Amino acid sequence: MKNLPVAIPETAQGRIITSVGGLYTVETFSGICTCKARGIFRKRGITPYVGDYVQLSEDGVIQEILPRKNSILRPPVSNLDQIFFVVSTCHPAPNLLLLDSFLTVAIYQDIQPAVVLTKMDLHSGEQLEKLYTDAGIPVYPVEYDKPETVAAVSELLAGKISMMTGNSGVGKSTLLNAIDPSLQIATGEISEKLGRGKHTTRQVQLYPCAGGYLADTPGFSTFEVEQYLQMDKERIADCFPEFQPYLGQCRFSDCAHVCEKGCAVVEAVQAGKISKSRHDAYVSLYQTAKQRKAWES
Ligand SMILES: Nc1nc2c(ncn2[C@@H]2O[C@H](COP(=O)(O)OP(=O)(O)OP(=O)(O)O)[C@@H](O)[C@H]2O)c(=O)[nH]1
Ligand SMILES: [Zn+2]
Repeated sequence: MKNLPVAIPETAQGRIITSVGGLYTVETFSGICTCKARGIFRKRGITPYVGDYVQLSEDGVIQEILPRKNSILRPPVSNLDQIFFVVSTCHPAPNLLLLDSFLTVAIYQDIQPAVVLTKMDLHSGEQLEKLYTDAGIPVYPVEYDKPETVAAVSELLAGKISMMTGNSGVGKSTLLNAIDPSLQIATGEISEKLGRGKHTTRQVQLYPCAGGYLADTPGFSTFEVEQYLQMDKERIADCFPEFQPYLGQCRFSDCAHVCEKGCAVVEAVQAGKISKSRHDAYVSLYQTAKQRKAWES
């Protein structure tokens, strides 16, 4: 990336778009500049994230990190608007429990999730599409012989910071190349191309794509663990959009919606109004959060 020698006004604010080895590329209204963070940040254990809005001093030092809308740990990115979970109908087969966990983490973090279905030509995606549409999660089936299905995803990127994640081989590179051919990501090699090769000092970056920015793209496994282990068990049900009509309708006001008598959510599962696999995922996340709390205290 080219660094323009720009004079930064004293009150300049900008957004970090690249981070490597303690150096940050910040996009401001007057251009792009390379910045360091104040020494005090390190002492206080504060790490600026890619995606952060920051206040710069005249000599291009990051003085302050403006409040974050959200942040994820791996990759360290903040202020994400949306996450696309790319799921292939087959090869590899979807892991719904994992997908549900990630969807929940995203909503918990106030990041709009969407499911992108690939390999629709090899296996029907109808059931998956219905499952998640019914759950209140936007679903975008991509079929390469129907360019409008690629355009539907591409249009969502404009003006937003997005992340695209999914297991190895689901077709992330293929989709990104279809959205923006100039990316020229070799299929099967997205990891290297997007800066997560074998280097020890990892570069995290926002890539311009379709009028927005795309954050570094990890596989599912890196988006995992620490995120959902931190969830407060009482707030998990709020992250299942399809539970919302039933919350507050249970017999007991402290209902955990796991297996209690008079639970409106469990009744909706039994009546086929909420999918069993989604509720199973909820129970699993709830139990994990509960065990963590018991272990901590
Ligand atoms: N039939 C079919 N094959 C697809 C589709 N999308 C991707 N593929 C193929 O699936 C393989 C993996 O696709 P990639 O785009 O490299 O997958 P990826 O998610 O980027 O994989 P990683 O880089 O390992 O994370 C490639 O051989 C693609 O050609 C699709 O919609 N239909
Ligand atoms: Zn309940």
